[in-house]
This record gives sequence, structure tokens and C-alpha cells, in this order.
Amino acid sequence: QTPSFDRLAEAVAGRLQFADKVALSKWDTGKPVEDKEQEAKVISGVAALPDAQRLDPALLRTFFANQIEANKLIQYTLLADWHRNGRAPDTIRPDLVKEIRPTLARYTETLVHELDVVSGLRENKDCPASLAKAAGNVVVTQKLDRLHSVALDRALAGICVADTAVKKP
Ligand SMILES: C=C(O[C@@H]1C=C(C(=O)O)C=C[C@H]1O)C(=O)O
Repeated sequence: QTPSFDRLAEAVAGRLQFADKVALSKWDTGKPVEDKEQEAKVISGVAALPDAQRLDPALLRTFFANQIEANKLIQYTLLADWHRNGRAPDTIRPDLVKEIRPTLARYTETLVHELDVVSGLRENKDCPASLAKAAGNVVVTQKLDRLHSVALDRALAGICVADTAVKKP
């Protein structure tokens, strides 16, 4: 099977869907959206994964910093919406430490694996177009709203060598 960005984009979107649950837990607990200590744990955890050994450590750091930025973008927007409405949805909220962060960690493993799969596509001239189209397909299949589509493009920025949107190592 020829490698494509489809699975990477799916996994990135999957991780982003969890930002909603993170935001709910922060609404309930009053904890800040940004947790620098947790971010450092996520980034240092990546380097220890088997698939990470084949990848450029600087690319991994940039890529996961972008996943975290996109996650926070969703959290800030949802929290502001809920403040405007005076209430948050009453959907089930998993516990941040016991449930959400372990789930995010499993996405991290999948993401590192998928990054490894597409590593040969990063240099291609059509990389930005292929990546953006893969994201567009995920928007349709996962029925992403505008906020999550915006965050998806943000999270994917910087993967292509020819992409000038985000500074690369
Ligand atoms: C997801 C969280 O919120 C933010 C986003 C993080 C992430 O995407 O991994 C990590 C820390 C926080 O800055 C969290 O606190 O766990």
C-alpha cells in the first residue's frame, strides 16, 4: 500500500476530539488550559517510543508542540463559548489524570508510528497539497465542525519540508 497522509490526519483529528473532554474537565476543576509541566512530559515521553528512534528528534518536538497548540486552541474557544452561554454541556467527563491523559498518550504512540510511515513523503513537492487534502477528507469522514477543522490544519502545519507556515528544525 502506498503511504499517504490519511491515517496521520485521522489520528491527529482523533487526538483533537479529546480536547473537548479536556476543556470540560478544566471547566469543572478551574485548572488552567495550559499546563507546561504536562506538556514537557508529553514531549519527553515521545522520545522514548520505539518508532521515535527512526525519526528526527527536532521534527518530533515541533510536531508534538503543534499538537499541543491545536489542543489548547480548541480548549480556549470552547471555554469562551461556555462562558458566553453561562454553562458547559452536561455530557460525561472522564477524569483528566486517570482517563484523559492516558488516552492522549495512546494517541501519541499512534501519531509517532504514522509520522514514521509518512516520513518519505515530507520532501515531495506536492506534500502540502496532499496533506491539506487528507485533512479535508477527515473533516468529511469525522464530520468535524469549523473549530476542529481549523485546529486540524494547525496541528498538521510544519510536517512538509516545503511548508513555510511553521519554523522547522
Ligand atoms: C491536554 C491538556 O491540556 C493542554 C494540552 C496538552 C496536550 O495536548 O497534551 C498538554 C498540557 C496542556 O497544556 C492537559 O492538561 O492534559
